[in-house]
Amino acid sequence: MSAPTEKPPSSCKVMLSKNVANRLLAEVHEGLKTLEKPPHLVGLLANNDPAALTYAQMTQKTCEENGFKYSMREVSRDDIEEAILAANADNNVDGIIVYYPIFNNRQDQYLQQIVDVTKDVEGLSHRYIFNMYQNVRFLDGEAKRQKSILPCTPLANIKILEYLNIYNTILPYGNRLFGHTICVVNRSEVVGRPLAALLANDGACVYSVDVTGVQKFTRGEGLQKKTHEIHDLEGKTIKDVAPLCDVVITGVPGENYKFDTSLLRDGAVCVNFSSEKVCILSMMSWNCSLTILQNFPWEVRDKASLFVPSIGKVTIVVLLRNLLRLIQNKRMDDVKPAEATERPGTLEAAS
Ligand SMILES: NC(=O)C1=CN([C@@H]2O[C@H](COP(=O)(O)OP(=O)(O)OC[C@H]3O[C@@H](n4cnc5c(N)ncnc54)[C@H](O)[C@@H]3O)[C@@H](O)[C@H]2O)C=CC1
Ligand SMILES: Nc1nc(=O)c2c([nH]1)NC[C@@H]1CN(c3ccc(C(=O)N[C@@H](CCC(=O)O)C(=O)O)cc3)C=[N+]21
Repeated sequence: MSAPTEKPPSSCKVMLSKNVANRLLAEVHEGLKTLEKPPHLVGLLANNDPAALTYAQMTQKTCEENGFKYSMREVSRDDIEEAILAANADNNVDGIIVYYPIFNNRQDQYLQQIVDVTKDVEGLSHRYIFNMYQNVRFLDGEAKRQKSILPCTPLANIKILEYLNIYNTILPYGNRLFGHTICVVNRSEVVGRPLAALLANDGACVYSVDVTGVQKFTRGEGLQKKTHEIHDLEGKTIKDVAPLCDVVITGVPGENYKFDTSLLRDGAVCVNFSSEKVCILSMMSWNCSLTILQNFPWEVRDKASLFVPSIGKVTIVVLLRNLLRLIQNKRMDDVKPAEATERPGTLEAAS
């Protein structure tokens, strides 16, 4: 009589984002020590999106637990423009986050551009977006003291890959993903496209997949280009590119999408940033239990080496880190004129 065949234990390590969040928080606490007063973040909520409210409440909680001041201002769509201008002008406000979508059309882009660039914690201002796509990392040129601001969710994905040692620290800064092939399933303007660009700028070969098709983002053979180039891969689908990738990152909204794990390379690293809360009714009691679903089915554990099921906690800490960076950048701007007057001649040279 043969013993019942038992499935061998999974070799996949599931990594929860709180580990990465805690490491980044330690860095944030160091930065806080150098400030005289708690940084003040204002969250402007002008939609009825439950996801935005949850995100705002989670941000508020993280702020309050970590020595930041957070004010949620709920306004109507008609008043959002004035609310942004008021926060821009208020010296007691260090950072502003506006929750989108509000109008879900070009008016949202207009609103993104009127947030004061020195208070833009999400990096949505034209100058920051330009720097990101052009692979310009600093605001002050060769001085390299003032880092440009990167969008929070794309940067959170990068911080996860750094934590997982996908970034090779033996290589120089800026080339540390050289040799990796990464699939990003989502090409929205707020997350997927900036993420593909950032990963390619760091040296990866990136396949960006969305409902319309596949694009390849790279700095060319041997990383010869300074910034990434994009090529449309006509006729290709996720089935052609996913098996080539050692990292797969997904962010498809909705509860119905599931990544086909038969496409995964054995031992790939999988990260999901889509977050969908679903109410599941229990047939017996009609009680509602909340379940958080994501893009990978349970079987991902049979093939992946590492799996990160959600990244929300990291996104919020990255937001706080961006806020500190804005304050540091402003401080350096404020001391510049004084330094210049101490050394006669530099003022003319600089202007
Ligand atoms: N955890 C976090 O920090 C954050 C999470 N999110 C979550 O990420 C998800 C995506 O958000 P957005 O990018 O703003 O959404 P979006 O709706 O703007 O973009 C969705 C993207 O997925 C692509 N897509 C949809 N179905 C697909 C399919 N079957 N195959 C391949 N691609 C497909 C679309 O073409 C599009 O590029 C949402 O679930 C959102 O809640 C968003 C922001 C922050
Ligand atoms: N200007 C702007 N920037 C945003 O980044 C933005 C926005 N507007 N509008 C709303 C969406 C939604 N969003 C989420 C972020 C984190 C989680 C999140 O933390 N989710 C948890 C799971 C859910 C939970 O535990 O409650 C996780 O990933 O661990 C969810 C949703 C950001 N958004």
